[in-house]
Amino acid sequence: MSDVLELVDVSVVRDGRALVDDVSWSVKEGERWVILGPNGAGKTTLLNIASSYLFPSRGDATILGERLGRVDVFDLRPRIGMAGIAMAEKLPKRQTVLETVLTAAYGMTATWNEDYDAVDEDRARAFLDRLGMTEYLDRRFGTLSEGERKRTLIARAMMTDPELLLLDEPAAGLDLGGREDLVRRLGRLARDPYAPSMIMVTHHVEEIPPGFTHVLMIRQGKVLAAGPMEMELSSRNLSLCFGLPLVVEHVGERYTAQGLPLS
Ligand SMILES: Nc1ncnc2c1ncn2[C@@H]1O[C@H](COP(=O)(O)OP(=O)(O)OP(=O)(O)O)[C@@H](O)[C@H]1O
Repeated sequence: MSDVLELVDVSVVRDGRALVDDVSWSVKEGERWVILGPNGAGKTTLLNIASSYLFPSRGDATILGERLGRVDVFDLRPRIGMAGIAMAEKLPKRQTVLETVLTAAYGMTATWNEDYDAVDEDRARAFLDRLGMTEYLDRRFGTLSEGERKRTLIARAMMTDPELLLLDEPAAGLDLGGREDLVRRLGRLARDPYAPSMIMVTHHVEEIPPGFTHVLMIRQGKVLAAGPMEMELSSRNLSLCFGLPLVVEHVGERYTAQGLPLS
């Protein structure tokens, strides 16, 4: 299996502080990783490196076989799908849901007065359908609820047929039903052998979709644990990661965590 992402001794330093500190991590083809860690741990910074939008201050980052600094990122970026708040902010609010997804195929955020290929439109409709958005095709992106917006962004990220899919807190801000709906859909995607390799950032073990295979835990920019989910997602590691005693339970295909009561 080839490496989709390989970080070797990577640090990101800003104002003399290491936001990501000497991180070595590799993601192989077909793996589905979750990045877990408290606020400010460096999760989004890692994802920004993986999406080729941020270059390390030190160390080497290789994405889809291409070393950052030696590759034209404009060739690399279409091979990576990114769904997160940063992307949502770039998209025009007046654009319809279908246009929002369709423009991804043309490397654009805004619509253009051109006829889109019927093939692309069919693909956009199919991705939106898989994410339960068929009824919203003509709705303006700016009028969507948080959950609907997140599902649209995932469909958009899939549109370029990426080899690597990055999801930044896809379930943040969703109500229980919205979260469970999204987790089930991501679980189905994670189990699809034709789906891209995936990396998802989250704060909550309850948001880990079934089918995700590996976990990276990060605290204060440093890797605390990285490896297969069933080995590394332990009460001990999670307690160290979040800085208080936590108990993790594996229930069916999902995880839950809770703090021990104060004595
Ligand atoms: N450009 C920057 N200059 C200085 N500090 C920064 C910069 N970008 C991020 N940081 C800091 O780096 C740290 C890591 O940020 P990052 O967004 O990667 O954390 P995170 O784990 O994604 O956090 P959260 O869970 O709150 O989203 C934070 O303390 C943040 O304030």
